[in-house]
Amino acid sequence: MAEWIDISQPLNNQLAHWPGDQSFHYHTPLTKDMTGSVNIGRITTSTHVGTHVDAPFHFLENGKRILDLEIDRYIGPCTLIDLSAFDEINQRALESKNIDAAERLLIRTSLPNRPERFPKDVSPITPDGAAYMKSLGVQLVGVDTPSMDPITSKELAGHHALYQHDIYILENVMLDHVAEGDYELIALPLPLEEADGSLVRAVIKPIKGS
Ligand SMILES: N[C@@H](CC(=O)c1ccccc1NC=O)C(=O)O
Ligand SMILES: [Zn+2]
Ligand SMILES: [Zn+2]
Repeated sequence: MAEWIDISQPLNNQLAHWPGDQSFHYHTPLTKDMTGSVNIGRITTSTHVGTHVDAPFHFLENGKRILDLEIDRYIGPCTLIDLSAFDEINQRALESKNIDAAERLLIRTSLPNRPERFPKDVSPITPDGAAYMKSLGVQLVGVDTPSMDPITSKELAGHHALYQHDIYILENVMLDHVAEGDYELIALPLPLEEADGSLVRAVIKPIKGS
């Protein structure tokens, strides 16, 4: 029987974070010695560390928050493709894979899985790439980088184009040891009512026959 494969970045105190942003930090301020019964951990974190989803409020003042988003988008069939030969996720790169249709798309880029390293460059999603995804029926896209746009971008053309085509955003998945093909995906955000993003646990399972 197929096993679920974890494609999440482990959350530890070495995890990379956006320059200037809050890092992920876990510690145990209350120990069993202190309480007499239990250890109690505490986490401090940005919403954009590790494997996470973006809500529209991340880049739009009146955009939806995490708890407003459709939960169904984060569970279901997905297609994993390797676009590591391209430096942009554009229509031409996507067309090279001859996909007929996909509800969810996971994209491996040329960036190696190094959760403790914040990259200088990523392969951005272009507006024509987002439009082409829409024509394939894509409702969620996941990438193995911390952003859909160049790291220094303020316009966030990729994020906005995905939003205009109603495609949900998943970032920092780890895809180095998984093959191209069809999978089932689960990547549920936490029920953060006001948040612009959420850490997720992302797992995939091969679909039989693919
Ligand atoms: N848009 C990025 C995150 C991002 O831009 C960011 C995250 C934390 C701190 C600063 C950020 N961007 C610009 O200053 C993302 O794709 O999630
Ligand atoms: Zn993000
Ligand atoms: Zn983002």
